[in-house]
Amino acid sequence: MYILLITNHGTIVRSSLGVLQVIDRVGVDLEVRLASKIKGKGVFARKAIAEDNVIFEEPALVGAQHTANRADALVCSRCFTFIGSIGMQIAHRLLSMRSEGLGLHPSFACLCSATLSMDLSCLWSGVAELPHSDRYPLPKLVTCLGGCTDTVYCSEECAAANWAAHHRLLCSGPRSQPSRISADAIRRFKEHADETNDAFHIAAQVVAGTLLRAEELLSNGFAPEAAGSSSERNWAALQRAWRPYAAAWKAHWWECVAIPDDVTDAACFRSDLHELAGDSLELLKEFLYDERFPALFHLDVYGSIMGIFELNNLGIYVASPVEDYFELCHAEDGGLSEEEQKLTHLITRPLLDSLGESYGAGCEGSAFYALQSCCNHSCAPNAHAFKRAHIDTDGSATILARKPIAPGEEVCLSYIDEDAPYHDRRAALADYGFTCECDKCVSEAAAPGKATA
Ligand SMILES: C[S@@+](CC[C@H](N)C(=O)[O-])C[C@H]1O[C@@H](n2cnc3c(N)ncnc32)[C@H](O)[C@@H]1O
Repeated sequence: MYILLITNHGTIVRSSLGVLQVIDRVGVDLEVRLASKIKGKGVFARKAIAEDNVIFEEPALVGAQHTANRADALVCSRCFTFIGSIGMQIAHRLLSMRSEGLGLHPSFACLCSATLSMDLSCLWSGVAELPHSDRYPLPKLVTCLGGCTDTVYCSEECAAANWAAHHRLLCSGPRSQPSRISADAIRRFKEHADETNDAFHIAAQVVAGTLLRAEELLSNGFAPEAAGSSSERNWAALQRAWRPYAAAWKAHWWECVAIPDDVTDAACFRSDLHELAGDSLELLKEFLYDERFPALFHLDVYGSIMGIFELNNLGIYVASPVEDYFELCHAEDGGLSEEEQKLTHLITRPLLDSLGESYGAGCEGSAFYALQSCCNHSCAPNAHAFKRAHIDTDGSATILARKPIAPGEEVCLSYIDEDAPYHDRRAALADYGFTCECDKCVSEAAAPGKATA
């Protein structure tokens, strides 16, 4: 097994621990341990799990909604639950369209003049309530403790947890930063991430979170025996704070990104990514650099954090309640009587026309899940990430058994279309940087007729 160690000087070394070793027990049902020398660690069942049962559910350790998706879905910045009300969600989307210069459908303008109260600000604030929207209650919007408008929450608890985990170092709000200079520096970092690669937002959460945990350890008197001087104590605290990510390291981002088909000069492409990560890190250091922990701000470490997302991340998807709402109002078997539907359509049809085809767009983003990222791939997986309708309404990962799993069996997901022919699967997994060693691939490779299928 390889783990990431950051040396005192900020360089990365790989430590090969070639022993079978239980790394972690996850509750009573699962453990994370070495699967094989080639695959590295994996997740194993410790007791039988029946088909369709939940194997585990876990919230994201760090994560962010995609920049382009923010206009579509107003969600909690910590758990990605839709917030506010159906009216607020629709107004948010239409206001974003308006700010992008997209006109609203003419029927919406007619509706506004016919029912004076139905303008976007009334929809947003709840002064105008949409018919039957009370069937889809959403948690009230809670604002950021630092007063920024970049993050919103579904509860005081989520606001406080995000604040404590990393946001208090990344917030540009008036109540959070000691000076305008650092608030402006935060905004510059965020704009750069929005324009280039929104995974930089998540990388910043990892750096800020690690820094805060290291700081907390030091202020609680963390002092390992071997650490005599203050710089040794800082170093030990940083290593401890880095633990959640220590086993996830695979490669630098610029080395592991799959080369797009239209790129002819791979070396130049990789060097551009290296430079881009360097620019992002310089912007981050402007407001976050802490001289007690220089290794945390080394480009190799920043590149390895981005590499974690490239190879381990799971896309966040949360279905939109707005889709359900329009389904109720407009589907033939939506549940409303004919008369109710007629009256409802007077209001909802113009909204639907203005929203356009993607009226029910879900929340999309990227996240890092500590346990899910330990699950290996199999082309005959016994588990899958699955969102149960109306049950899984936030950005947590839910992993279900696709077949009965025996005690001691490894829990494997498929990263690709596992039904594709052997060579297509091989090519798809090359983008993930490995050659599959699952039983199905091993047996198909050994049967030449099949492998050429
Ligand atoms: C999301 S991580 C899974 C955890 C990983 N085994 C570890 O030790 O951190 C994905 C990586 O695990 C390895 N891996 C996963 N499934 C594999 C498979 N079927 N065959 C070979 N290697 C695999 C590859 O190195 C891949 O990049």
